[in-house]
Amino acid sequence: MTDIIRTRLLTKSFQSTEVVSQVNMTVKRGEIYGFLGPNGAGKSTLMKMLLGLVQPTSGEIELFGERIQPGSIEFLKRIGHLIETPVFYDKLTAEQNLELHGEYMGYYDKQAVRESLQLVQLLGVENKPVHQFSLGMKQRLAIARAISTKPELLLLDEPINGLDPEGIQDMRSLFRRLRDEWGMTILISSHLLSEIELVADTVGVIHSGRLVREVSLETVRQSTTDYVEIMTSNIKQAAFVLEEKLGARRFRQINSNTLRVYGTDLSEEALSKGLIMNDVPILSLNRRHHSLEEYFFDIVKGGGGHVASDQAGA
Ligand SMILES: Nc1ncnc2c1ncn2[C@@H]1O[C@H](COP(=O)(O)OP(=O)(O)OP(=O)(O)O)[C@@H](O)[C@H]1O
Repeated sequence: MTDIIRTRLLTKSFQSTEVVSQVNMTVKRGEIYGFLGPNGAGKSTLMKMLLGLVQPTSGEIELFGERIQPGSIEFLKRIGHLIETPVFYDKLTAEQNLELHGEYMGYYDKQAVRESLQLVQLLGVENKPVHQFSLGMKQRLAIARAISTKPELLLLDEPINGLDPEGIQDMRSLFRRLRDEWGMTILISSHLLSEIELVADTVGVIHSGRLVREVSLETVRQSTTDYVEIMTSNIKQAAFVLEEKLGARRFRQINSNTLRVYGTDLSEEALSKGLIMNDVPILSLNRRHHSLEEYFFDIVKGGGGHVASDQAGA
């Protein structure tokens, strides 16, 4: 598979503070890449560098297999984007806004405009002036504008902001359709894992300007295994019994009274029976799943960072 985006040691400093540090990012053709990181991690700055809106301090950017030189703009025609709050001509209709954008981009196709409006479910209100649109409708219109020139690459900075739960679901299926039916490559940034995990093929985690992990979600799913968590007032005895009597080879002490046992074939019943019979007092014993959230949290924990989890599950 060809790489659509490759950065090499990409770095940006503002007033001698590095906000993007030596990033080597690879986005493959036809994938949805989730760019995950807390507020201020450097996501927008990196995306702006890809678009030539911010000049890198050092490092290289390759788009569509070609190295981007300062001042080159030809590649912009192949990219649709939604970065920062979208701005429209408020007195013009939704359709007119998209048509103007097409003319500006040198891609005028009325059919593509209508198709884009339909994909974001704004067909029906296309003749309304944009000042009558709600925040969520403007967000949809911004996405329609970004795809109306049928770009090969779509850059979306926190695209789900301002949408209600139904709107979020619609956008997820839209992103999948754009990938599967239009062959688009999509880079979506978010500070919420829950927004990314349902659509992304690959996740890049950025923390304090550094890309700390780039991994396919399939690989993560395979490595996030079940475990049994045991709370006991005699952890030493529990560890001894697990290893010597019950044959558990992989376990980890979490704190002074909690152990996690990984990759065991023993059922909860068999474990608790074996421990009790060997004089281990059990406070609780439960099978748990090592979630994606824990996996990503563990990655950034070392740097003291935090990838937010969306408790509401939007
Ligand atoms: N033009 C600028 N001048 C100075 N500092 C800047 C500038 N643009 C961004 N920064 C700083 O760079 C850091 C990274 O900001 P950036 O907007 O890229 O982060 P982000 O991951 O997109 O976060 P958010 O989701 O909050 O936008 C922040 O500390 C920000 O204050």
